[in-house]
Amino acid sequence: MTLVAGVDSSTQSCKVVVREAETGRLVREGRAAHPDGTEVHPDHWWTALQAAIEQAGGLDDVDALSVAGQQHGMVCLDEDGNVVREALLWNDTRSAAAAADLTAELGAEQWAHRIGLVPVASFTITKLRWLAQHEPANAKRTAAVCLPHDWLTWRLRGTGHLADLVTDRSDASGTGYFDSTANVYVPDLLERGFGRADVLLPRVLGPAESVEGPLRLGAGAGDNAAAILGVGAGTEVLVSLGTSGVVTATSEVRAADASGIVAGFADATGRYLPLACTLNAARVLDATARMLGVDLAKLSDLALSAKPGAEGVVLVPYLEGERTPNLPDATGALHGLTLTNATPANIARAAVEGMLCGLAVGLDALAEQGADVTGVRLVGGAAASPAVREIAPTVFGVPVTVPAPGEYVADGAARQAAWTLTDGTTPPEWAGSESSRYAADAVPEIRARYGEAAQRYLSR
Ligand SMILES: Nc1ncnc2c1ncn2[C@@H]1O[C@H](COP(=O)(O)OP(=O)(O)O)[C@@H](O)[C@H]1O
Ligand SMILES: O=C(CO)[C@@H](O)[C@H](O)COP(=O)(O)O
Repeated sequence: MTLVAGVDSSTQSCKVVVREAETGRLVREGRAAHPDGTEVHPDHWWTALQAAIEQAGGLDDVDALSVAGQQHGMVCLDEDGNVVREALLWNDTRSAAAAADLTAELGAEQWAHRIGLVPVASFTITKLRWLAQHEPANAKRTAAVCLPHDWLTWRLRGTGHLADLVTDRSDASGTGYFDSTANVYVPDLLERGFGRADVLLPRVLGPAESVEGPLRLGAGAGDNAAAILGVGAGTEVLVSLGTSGVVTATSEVRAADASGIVAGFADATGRYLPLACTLNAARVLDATARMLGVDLAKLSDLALSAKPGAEGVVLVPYLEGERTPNLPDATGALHGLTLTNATPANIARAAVEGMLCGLAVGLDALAEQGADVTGVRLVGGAAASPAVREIAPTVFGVPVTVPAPGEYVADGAARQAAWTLTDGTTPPEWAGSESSRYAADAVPEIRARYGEAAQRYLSR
């Protein structure tokens, strides 16, 4: 029996799955937590990876491994391979002014046309501009720039040579200096962002390419590209409710949305991954549960005990600022409270509805880009919530399918690792998991009231 491993080094934790290469059967798994915060030393990811591997029974009998990870995080290395400073993560908004400047310099149309992205604080290029402006000594020491999944693959490889850094097209496409139609870095954009283009960037491997280390290492992927591979969604729309809220689907064409709502990323198979992302998803529910003094199961019960629309209570959930819409300094707000509707049940329901309404905007934008939004698949930590599953169709207006609980990002990485062991042009076919289907009539008033409340914020 040949075994492969997949890693999901995500915002909140590291998960490892070990699967049978031919069938995809789950053999064992492990996980470990990451520290909180939007600026994290990569050593913490390494420690968590080691703990998760150990919990998953080690890698001695594993033939190939791929790492998927949170996208966009800026990892700077000096010429000896030392980390220059803590990595700035995708949800760190300090580079918002740099993003606005970069967008103004070229114009949103030009950015969308050239690389499919309009800069927001999440993207690596804006973090590099911030570093050059605010920490020039660190910028000067930087000899190589890579992403979280690249760095972990490099550490696993263990040579310590910067020239051995590798990445994949899906994660490179989220940097802001990679053209996923020509599959090349764009030095003039890197220079525009960082003030210099003489930093080493990871070599971009093809979807089934690998490098040798203590075991065969696949190219890896951004977590969203890996999730699509893991869940086997094909062109069906995927909604992921982790730390980030994501709406995405595989496409044959790269998106070029000058409004910036849909980012024109690449996928992990040679195609494209139009994607809308919010900064506020599962942790909106975590925060609401804390505020109400209940656990997540009780929060779900409370939400389901309230009527659709929460009797007029609306949560605009910009608790971490927001990326879609681009409001990095925003905060959250509860609207519509009265003496009669101010109940824990309505607040719980407003939290679920508000989080989902933020993503419904992304669904509309993806439909405008040509995606077939006749149903969605729901994954990520908050997809475990019964309230989320049942309320989602009322907000999205389409049926929702929830695959059995699992680590789909790590599974996608494992499937890529299995692919590196074949000479196939497509990843190996693995049996899909059982799914539950949730259907309900759309309740348009939920989105209408949310739209009014969000608009009140925007017009302030
Ligand atoms: N039953 C549940 N109801 C609501 N949220 C949940 C539930 N189980 C887990 N979560 C949330 O999911 C999040 C973790 O999801 P995950 O997809 O692993 O995130 P990430 O990939 O960003 O690290 C946490 O915020 C956690 O509280
Ligand atoms: O920034 C994006 C996508 O553009 C996020 O989706 C990150 O990739 C983090 O993912 P999670 O840790 O929330 O899964």
